[in-house]
Amino acid sequence: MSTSDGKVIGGGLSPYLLPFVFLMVLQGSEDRKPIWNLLGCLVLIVLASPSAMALNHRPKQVLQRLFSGLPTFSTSNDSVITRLETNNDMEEVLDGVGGGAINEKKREFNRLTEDNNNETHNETQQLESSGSQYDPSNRQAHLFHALEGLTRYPNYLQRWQEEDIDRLETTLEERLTMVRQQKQTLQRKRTAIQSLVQIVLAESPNKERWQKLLQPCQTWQEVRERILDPKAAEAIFQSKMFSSKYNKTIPTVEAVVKGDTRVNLDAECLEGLLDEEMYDVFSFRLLSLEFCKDLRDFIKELASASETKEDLREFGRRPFNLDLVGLGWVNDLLFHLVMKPVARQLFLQSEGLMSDLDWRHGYIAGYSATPDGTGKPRDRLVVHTDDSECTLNINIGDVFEGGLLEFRGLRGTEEEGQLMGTFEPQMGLAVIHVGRHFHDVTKVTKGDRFAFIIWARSWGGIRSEKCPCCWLNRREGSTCICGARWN
Ligand SMILES: O=C(O)CCC(=O)C(=O)O
Ligand SMILES: [Fe+2]
Repeated sequence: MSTSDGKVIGGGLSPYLLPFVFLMVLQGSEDRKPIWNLLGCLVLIVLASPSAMALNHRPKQVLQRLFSGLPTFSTSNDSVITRLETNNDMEEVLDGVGGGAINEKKREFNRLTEDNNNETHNETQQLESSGSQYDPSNRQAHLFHALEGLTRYPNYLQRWQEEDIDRLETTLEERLTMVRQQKQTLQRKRTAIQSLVQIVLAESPNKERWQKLLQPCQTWQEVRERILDPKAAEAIFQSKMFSSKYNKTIPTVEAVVKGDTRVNLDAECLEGLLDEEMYDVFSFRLLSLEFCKDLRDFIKELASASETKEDLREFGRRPFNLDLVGLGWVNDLLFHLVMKPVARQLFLQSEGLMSDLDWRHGYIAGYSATPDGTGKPRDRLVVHTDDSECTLNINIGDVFEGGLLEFRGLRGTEEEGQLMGTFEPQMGLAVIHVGRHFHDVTKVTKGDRFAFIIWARSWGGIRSEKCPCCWLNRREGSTCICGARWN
């Protein structure tokens, strides 16, 4: 038995009772003098006191240690009763456990309140005063929890403490401010970049070349001649979908670029095109050398033009978002015509994409042995996974040494982090890999290196099923709430 503050009552009283029981027995024997009886009692009281004190004031840890030597028993009433019946000697001790071991939370609380040690006392105060540790601003899981709850239950917040609702509200407001600020900055940049492109188009000695580059292809003939490597063109246009022998209504370029028509490429045709470089990394010839050079030179010119504009200097030092410079149509063409059908063949099952890729982000990343800030801001890229389900990486030159692509296993697998192979980029050659395949670019030791990258996601598929907190490369330890696999 125990009081609400954890003092053991049953265990403490019985040692005091013992002398009186003894006294009563002695009273019963008539050949003793009452004075001796009394003296005997006093001696027994003195002897029994220390053990009574010890039981009464013994900290609960000691009791706990005592019990740790006993066979464990579950909290079900049956097993407690069995123990009480089979071990009468332990009755008082078991009584002591009743309030603690069976209710672990209470035991912990009692231990803290009993202890006069300052440190523990502070801890107790903290425990009592801090209350809920709901922290949506720092814990993504807490924020997602609320977002999920709000859409699931009509009166979800009814069960919440007021201060937790305030924390949630503040965090959502902070995030909304971030969205608005980034949207505003992006809009400002977009307008500035558009005017930069106009200036380059008006003043550059290469203006006709750039005007042509920005003009979307109208026909498949143009796509074949302007954009594609002959090997890629062969695989695409020999597929039944693009062959008039099998298909009477070949889709227009516009319909494909807009995503109005789903492209299917024949497995036999892709087999002739694709090489498996290493586990889950495939290479294939994709872009014509001419198109690679156009893309690269255009970006280089924009980068150096941006250096003269204060608000655009940062633009020239980061990967170039092709949507912002008027080349979104190239992203769309490669995404719908190549990336989706190839990814469907290669990764649909292994990655559980379930449905097609439906989102893309295309950019040019520049590197140099002598980084200069104009489109070539670095000489290497650290090990990372991409913000994508699937990545298409096409080297677009220049002449360089070093700058190898290393692959280091898929996030969430046993091979994670292990070097699986090295790929040597070549102009016009593409690699396609899943976004969660760890990779890096080794140091460029000579010349400049440019890569045209498209990241693609499946919002309609896997991303509608899985937690998004794992987008982060630098997530805290391995604390993601949905496991290590998702990037
Ligand atoms: O430059 C490359 O080849 C790789 C770039 C890359 O991995 C990235 O931008 O995520
Ligand atoms: Fe990457």
